[in-house]
Amino acid sequence: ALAFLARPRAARIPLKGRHVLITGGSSGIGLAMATAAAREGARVSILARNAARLEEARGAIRAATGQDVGVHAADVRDADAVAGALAEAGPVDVLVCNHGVFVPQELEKQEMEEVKWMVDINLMGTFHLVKAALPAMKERTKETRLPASIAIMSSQAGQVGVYGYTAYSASKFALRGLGEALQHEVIADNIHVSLIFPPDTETPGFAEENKRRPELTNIIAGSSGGMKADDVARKALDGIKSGKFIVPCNFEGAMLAVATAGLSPQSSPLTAFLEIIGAGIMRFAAICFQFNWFMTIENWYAKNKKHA
Ligand SMILES: NC(=O)C1=CN([C@@H]2O[C@H](COP(=O)(O)OP(=O)(O)OC[C@H]3O[C@@H](n4cnc5c(N)ncnc54)[C@H](OP(=O)(O)O)[C@@H]3O)[C@@H](O)[C@H]2O)C=CC1
Ligand SMILES: CCCCCCCCCCCCCCCC(=O)[C@@H](N)CO
Repeated sequence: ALAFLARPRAARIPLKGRHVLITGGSSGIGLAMATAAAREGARVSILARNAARLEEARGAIRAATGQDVGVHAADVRDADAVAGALAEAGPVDVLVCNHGVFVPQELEKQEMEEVKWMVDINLMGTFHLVKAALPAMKERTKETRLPASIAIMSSQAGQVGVYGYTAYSASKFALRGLGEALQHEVIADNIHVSLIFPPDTETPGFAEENKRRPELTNIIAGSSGGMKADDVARKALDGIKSGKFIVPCNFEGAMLAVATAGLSPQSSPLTAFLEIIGAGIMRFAAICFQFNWFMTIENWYAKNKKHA
């Protein structure tokens, strides 16, 4: 029955010879995805703000793969700049909205300016990209008759709220709403949406984040095992190629995907089956995890009051 019901229908989205545009492609997960996609024979374009870092990334990708990538300097907060960069890059087959910023802090202490900055880049930036890329993408799927993809980089903090991440989690949860609604709107054009949910990943951005991370954020995020950027990139690209809507990256991520399946699209009958069977068990696991987190928070506050 699930083989009949699962929607949208499973798709194979090839990368070889196709145009893959990756935002935040000059660093961390984006750079790892750009390198892996170039190695698979895709025509790769990367977009970020800093032109010098883009050139550096282009050199690193050329050294690793022998392939040249297109570079586009733009701030995703600037809709006109994004539209200009996409016009320059040409029609896209696989759009990877991976750019992102993250500064963890308790909301009470965090400046509203910093909250808005995260929402503007992580959420509004993705709107600008999709709006700019979609018309040419649709034309292109008509021409090539091949399925296309819009991939969005969320985070496990976009599946569960985490201490210190009010702004960041909000921006990443929001991408799921965008993605679910967008999938309805673009399926008629054979475009598949993928949401990627990595755990803590070793990247330059993560090294910066760690300088300011509250201890409780560290402890709770540590419930999910850390990963290397190359391994996240591999999971992300495999998920995109098989047209998966939800793309978990590690074992805890697979559990989170079942626990938070909700009403998301599911093209795999097997995964749908696991979600149905796992729902009750994973809800129980989730309650155990929350018990643990709340105990940790309680103890931490008790201890720190004593020292105050
Ligand atoms: N590392 C981690 O632990 C995890 C990361 N993620 C997500 O993965 C994505 C990549 O993270 P990671 O590789 O660690 O990040 P990095 O900080 O290493 O790289 C971020 C990239 O995004 C670009 N970028 C940032 N702001 C803008 C902007 N306004 N306009 C255009 N480009 C921008 C940066 O270039 P420039 O500054 O030059 O613009 C850079 O290329 C993010 O969305 C992040 O939220 C999810 C889970 C865990
Ligand atoms: C039901 C079963 C539950 C399974 C375990 C749940 C574990 C949840 C851990 C949440 C980790 C959040 C990391 C965010 C990383 C990130 O995005 C930042 N590094 C910024 O980039």
